Amino acid sequence: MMGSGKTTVGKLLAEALEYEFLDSDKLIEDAAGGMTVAQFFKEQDEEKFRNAETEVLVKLSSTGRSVVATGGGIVVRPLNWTYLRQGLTIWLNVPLDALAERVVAAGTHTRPLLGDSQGDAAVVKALEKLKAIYKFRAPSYAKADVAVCFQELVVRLGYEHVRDLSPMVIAFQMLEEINKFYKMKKNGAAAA
Ligand SMILES: Nc1ncnc2c1ncn2[C@@H]1O[C@H](COP(=O)(O)OP(=O)(O)O)[C@@H](O)[C@H]1O
Ligand SMILES: O=C(O)C1=C[C@@H](OP(=O)(O)O)[C@@H](O)[C@H](O)C1
Ligand SMILES: [Mg+2]
Repeated sequence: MMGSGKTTVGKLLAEALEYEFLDSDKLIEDAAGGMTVAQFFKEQDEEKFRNAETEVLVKLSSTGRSVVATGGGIVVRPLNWTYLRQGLTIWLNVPLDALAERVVAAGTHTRPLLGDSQGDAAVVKALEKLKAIYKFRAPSYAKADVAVCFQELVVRLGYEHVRDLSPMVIAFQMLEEINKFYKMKKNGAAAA
């Protein structure tokens, strides 16, 4: 989902892996002459944005040794999964109330699907929109190879709240999950 930390944590993960960091939103903005995602939605429309997103994803899917932060909506188009499957897909499963706080703090104008919620009720408004979006997308996010569930991490690591899970802690957990995934894959292949 938007605000889950893909761009922020992706950079840290790339550093840890000594991989390149690529962000599909940034590549779309560059290809559109520096137009922001919000301007893109306004001046063109979501369908054209999704087409641009697939075009960028096709190119990204053939890069090696890279961490790619995608936009939160990339999971919706079945065609995109053809390209997502070229790599290891990781879902950052963040509780929606934490997402709402983050996107409002970042300014919901940066995420056109949320509209420009401001003022006291901004978090409530953003949460309502995020709930509706998530309800439709949850089955797609569940297709990821690996899920990092923040709620489960809070309990397992003994934190008080999801907001205690810093980007660095999440990057470390992603590394752990990636190692677990490939170990299981290797053992599975050996057993076969
Ligand atoms: N683990 C985290 N803890 C607290 N804030 C975070 C965390 N990860 C990201 N953020 C903040 O949440 C907002 C959205 O992060 P971003 O990386 O842009 O998410 P995405 O690319 O998934 O939309 C940013 O303001 C970022 O600083
Ligand atoms: O969830 C979505 O549909 C979107 C997420 C955004 O990226 P982030 O997930 O990096 O915010 C960006 O691609 C666009 O606003 C659409
Ligand atoms: Mg992002």
